[in-house]
Amino acid sequence: MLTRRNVLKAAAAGAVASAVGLPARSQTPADARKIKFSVTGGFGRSMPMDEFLSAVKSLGIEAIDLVKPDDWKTVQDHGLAVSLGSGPGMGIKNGFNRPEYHDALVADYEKMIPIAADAGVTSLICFSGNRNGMDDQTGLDNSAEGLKRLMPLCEQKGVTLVMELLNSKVNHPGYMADHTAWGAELCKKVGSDRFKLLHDIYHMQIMEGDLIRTIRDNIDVIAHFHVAGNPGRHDPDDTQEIYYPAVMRAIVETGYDGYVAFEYSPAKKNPTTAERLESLKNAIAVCNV
Ligand SMILES: O=C(O)C(=O)CO
Repeated sequence: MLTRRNVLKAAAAGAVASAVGLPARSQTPADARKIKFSVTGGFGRSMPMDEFLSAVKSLGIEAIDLVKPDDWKTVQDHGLAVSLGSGPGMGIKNGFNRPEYHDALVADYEKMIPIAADAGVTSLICFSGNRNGMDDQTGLDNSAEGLKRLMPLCEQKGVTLVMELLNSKVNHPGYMADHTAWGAELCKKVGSDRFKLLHDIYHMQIMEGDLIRTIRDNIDVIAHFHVAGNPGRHDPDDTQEIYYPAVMRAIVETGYDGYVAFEYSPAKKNPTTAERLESLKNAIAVCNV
């Protein structure tokens, strides 16, 4: 429908696209790609939300990642999906590995899962929590026990809880889900397709490397990917050590049909909006295999 809001949105998209030297529609239409790309909401923090959403859509981004419930509708009104909802839980450090948090976590997710389902948001992020002296087997058993309480509701509502694998070496000291094998074992123990892993390629490069083999071996329990360059967590370009085209090809070859979300900050200091979008355009070009 031709409303003032739509006209403004289209104009904003065109203005930003031409600012970064693109036609108003992406040069590679999203539906011609083998990968569905998403970008974290935080990537656009320097620009008004409407402008950000229109601009990334014009680059062929199909979804926004790590979006809180208050913003789900705005994202969807721009014709973008919410690839991963955030909000419930007690943060990265306090997660399912602690039985004393289970009642609060279960109550929080039980409230959010039906809201997500009604909104068409089918994945919600969750975390293991930190070790704080706990051994990995105890954390695994505890996490499985807590997560299993949520699986009947997740299965009924068609919502997947996705636990993020994070590095405990640089960014999140003490975090328990810091290796793919631990997460895969947890998926086995929980025993539901509604509990899977977020394989953050940047974090797992820091912890274990061997990215392609690990992804191939564990693709059945991976529901989501995050992309950033290492070291520095900047653009996934040729200034950093991960050869993203090969990693992306390996992901495509597995038949993976979920989202690959960019979660990085541009290397350029204080980038303008146009530079930010240029960085994202380049990141898509690197990963669009
Ligand atoms: O906080 C981080 O480091 C994350 O990757 C969250 O997605």
